Amino acid sequence: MFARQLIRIHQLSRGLATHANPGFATPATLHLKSGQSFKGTSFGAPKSIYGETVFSTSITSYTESMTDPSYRGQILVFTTPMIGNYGVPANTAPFDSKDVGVILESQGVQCAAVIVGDVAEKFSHYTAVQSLASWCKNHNVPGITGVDTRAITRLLRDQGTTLGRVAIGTDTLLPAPQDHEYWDPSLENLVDQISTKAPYQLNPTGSIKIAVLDFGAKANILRSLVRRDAAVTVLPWNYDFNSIRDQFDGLFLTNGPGDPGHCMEAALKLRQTLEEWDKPIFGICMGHQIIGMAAGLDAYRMTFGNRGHNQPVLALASAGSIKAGRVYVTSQNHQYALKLHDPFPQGWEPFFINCNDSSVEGIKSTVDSGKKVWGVQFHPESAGGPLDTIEVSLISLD
Ligand SMILES: NC(=O)CC[C@H](N)C(=O)O
Repeated sequence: MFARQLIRIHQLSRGLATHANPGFATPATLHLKSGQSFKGTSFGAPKSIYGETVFSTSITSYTESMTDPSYRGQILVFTTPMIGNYGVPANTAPFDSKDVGVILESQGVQCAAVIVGDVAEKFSHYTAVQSLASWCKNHNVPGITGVDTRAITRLLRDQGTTLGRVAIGTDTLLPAPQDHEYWDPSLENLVDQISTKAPYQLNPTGSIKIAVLDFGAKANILRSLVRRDAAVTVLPWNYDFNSIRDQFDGLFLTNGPGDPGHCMEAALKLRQTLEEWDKPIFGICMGHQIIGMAAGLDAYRMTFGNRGHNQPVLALASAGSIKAGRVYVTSQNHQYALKLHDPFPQGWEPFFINCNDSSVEGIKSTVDSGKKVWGVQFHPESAGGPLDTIEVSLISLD
C-alpha cells in the first residue's frame, strides 16, 4: 500500500498521472481494421467512434491541430509522448480587421478522437482555462492515453493510414469490429459538411477584395488575409465564383478535409476561371489540389500522408522571397497529393517538392503563361508550425 502511495505521489509530482483513480480508470481500446488492438485508458468524452487513424509528428500546437477542420473524421495519434501540458486557452477573439472570432483554428474540436502516450492532467500556461481532457469532454470527443503511440505509428507508417475504432468503457468488452463495420470518412464529401452554407464578409472596409472558397478553412488563413488588410468574402466551396468575379482583386482556395475528388465540381468551375480571368489565384493544401485538378493534374491518395511541423520542401522555382534550390521547413496535414506529371500541363510548373518522399508540394503558372496562379501543399500560414514560408502568400508572379 505504501509503495502504491509513493508511486502515486511520484506520478502527481511529474504532472503526468494518467490514471487519476488507479483501479477505477475507464478502459479504452483502439482497434485497427488491419487487426491490431491497443488497450489504454479513456480521457475526454466517454463515447465510442469510428474514423481514419493518422499520426502527426508535431511536438506542440495540439490545440491548433485538433481544431483544424482538415482533421475531420480522423483519429489523431500524436507521436509526441506527452500531450496536454499547456492546457487549452479560451477560444474567443474579436471580429475586426485583425481577427476572425476565434483564437484556435475553428470553433470546436474537429478530429474524431485523439490518441496519446501520456495525457497531462496538470497543465500550466498563462492563457490556459482548462485541461485537454475537459476540453475533449466538452466537445464530445474521446481520447485514449497510456498506449504505445510509437508502435501504432510504426504500423501506420508501414501499412498506411488505417480505419479505426475507438471503443470506450463497456464497449471495450465487445470483440473488435468486423471489416464492414468500419466507417471510411474518405467516402464522404466532408467539405460539404464543414464549408460555410452562405457567403459572409470579414473586414469589409479592407483595401483589397479577396474572395475565399471555403473547403474547411483554418482560421489562421482568414486571419492572415484580414491582417494584411484584405476585405474577405468567404464563399461556400461550390459557389459560382465566375458570376461575381469582377468584384474581386483575387481568389483564394482554402485547406479542407477528405478526398479532393469529391470537389471536382469546384475544380471544373475553377477551370473556367483560369481560362477567362487573369487576376491572382492562390490555394493552400486542398486549395492547391483543386488548382492542380483544374490545371489538368491528377490527385492521388498517399500511403500515410504528411502530418507534422517538420516537413522539408525544396523550392524548384524562385518567386518573391522564395529561392530555387533552397529547402524550407513546413507545417503539413494532408493525405492526398498532386501527381508529378511529366511533362507538366502547358503553362504550369512544379514550385516545391517534398525532400522526404518527392511528392509535389507546390505548383505555379509559368511566367510566360500570363497568369498569376500558385498553390502549396504545405501550410505557409502555420498555426502551428514554422513560419519559414509565410511569405509564399505575398509573392508576385509578374
Ligand atoms: N489540409 C488539407 O487541406 C488537406 C487536403 C486533403 N484533405 C488531404 O488530406 O490531402
